[in-house]
Amino acid sequence: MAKLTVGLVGWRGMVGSVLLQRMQEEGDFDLIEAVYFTTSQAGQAGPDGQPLQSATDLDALKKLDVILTCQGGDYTHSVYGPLRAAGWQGYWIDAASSLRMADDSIIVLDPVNRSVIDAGLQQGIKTFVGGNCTVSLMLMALGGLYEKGMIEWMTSMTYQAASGAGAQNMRELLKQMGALRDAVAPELANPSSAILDIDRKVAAAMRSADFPTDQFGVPLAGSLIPYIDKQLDNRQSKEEWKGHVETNKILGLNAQPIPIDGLCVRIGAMRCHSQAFTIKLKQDVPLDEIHDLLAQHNQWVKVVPNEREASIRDLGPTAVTGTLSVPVGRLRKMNMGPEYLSAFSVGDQLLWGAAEPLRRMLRILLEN
Ligand SMILES: NC(=O)C1=CN([C@@H]2O[C@H](COP(=O)(O)OP(=O)(O)OC[C@H]3O[C@@H](n4cnc5c(N)ncnc54)[C@H](OP(=O)(O)O)[C@@H]3O)[C@@H](O)[C@H]2O)C=CC1
Ligand SMILES: N[C@@H](CC(=O)OP(=O)(O)O)C(=O)O
Repeated sequence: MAKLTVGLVGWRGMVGSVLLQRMQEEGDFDLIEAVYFTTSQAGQAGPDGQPLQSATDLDALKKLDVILTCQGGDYTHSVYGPLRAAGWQGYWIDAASSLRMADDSIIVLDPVNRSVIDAGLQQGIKTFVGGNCTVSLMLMALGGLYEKGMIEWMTSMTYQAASGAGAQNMRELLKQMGALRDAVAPELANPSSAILDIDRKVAAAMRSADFPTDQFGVPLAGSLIPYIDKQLDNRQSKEEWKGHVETNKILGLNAQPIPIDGLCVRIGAMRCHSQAFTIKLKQDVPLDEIHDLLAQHNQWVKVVPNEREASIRDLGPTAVTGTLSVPVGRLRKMNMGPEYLSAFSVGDQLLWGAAEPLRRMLRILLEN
């Protein structure tokens, strides 16, 4: 059988690079005819030595069976509509949020919603979009409870890494960290220097006009940013809005949605998002049963015992970064009553949060 021709757009960006790395690790390139596109370097040699094609050349795009894009929402806005209007009927797989809530798209996270994906393929759906990173990582962690219909409502309070804002933001976080260290280098070298002097100098550095804040707009190192993405009319941030709408769409629960809400906060982690959950269960379920349901849901979730040593060692960005593991822990019944469960989870937002669901969707197409 002829291999599917897959156009790769956005492959040299941060999400695209992680995607390519995972495709190489999993041998995906052996199964496809890859064609590399660019919005800025047409004609230059691509990773396969062939000239890069223009990602806005509709005639070139129309020849493809699949377009896999990590280029971003502006690209999707400018190309997707004209391409479909020109009669292209191929599969569009996208990391950007633009098409997530479209009626004729499916948000892909196959360990959680493979049945929704399969039903969509049967119905002729051709547009598959990766979910928001916090949503995908939450569902990878808590899939076992959602699958059994045990959740009445949930809040998610997030601790999101700099990578979610882009590569330049990761660099700026490190520059900010360096600037803080430089501001007190002599005092740090002197063990008897006064901590309140150090603190005063650090605060002054963070508030100074020279502090590097071009990307974030405000200091993140030594601080946090309690707002992610745009402001909506109801004063939710768009990132917070996605938690409810995307989760329910992924699970196919739009007729009877599960209420989900919370606050999304940027912290000074590099590429792992963490989240603290308050989960209202429909009934009192014993903790050991909850452990089993969570652990058995997929091969990447790992239940961490709710003990101090295990939590600080296994349930933080340092342990998880660069891996597909999604640990979930701090599981306990809360003071509000036996139906109220607390949980905490961490995941790499460039892997399960962005690239991996797209790569796996391509694999599903190849299996069909
Ligand atoms: N960052 C994230 O956490 C997530 C991002 N997404 C989506 O993915 C999109 C892309 O995000 P991200 O990968 O962070 O974006 P990047 O800014 O890293 O890359 C986007 C594009 O910028 C161009 N580019 C220009 N200069 C460079 C350079 N020096 N190095 C690499 N690429 C360069 C490339 O396009 P070209 O080769 O055509 O010039 C590249 O594909 C986002 O807009 C979003 O829609 C989705 C989930 C999570
Ligand atoms: N907004 C996310 C990253 C992201 O790209 O999300 P989305 O794919 O929903 O636009 C963050 O800042 O951490």
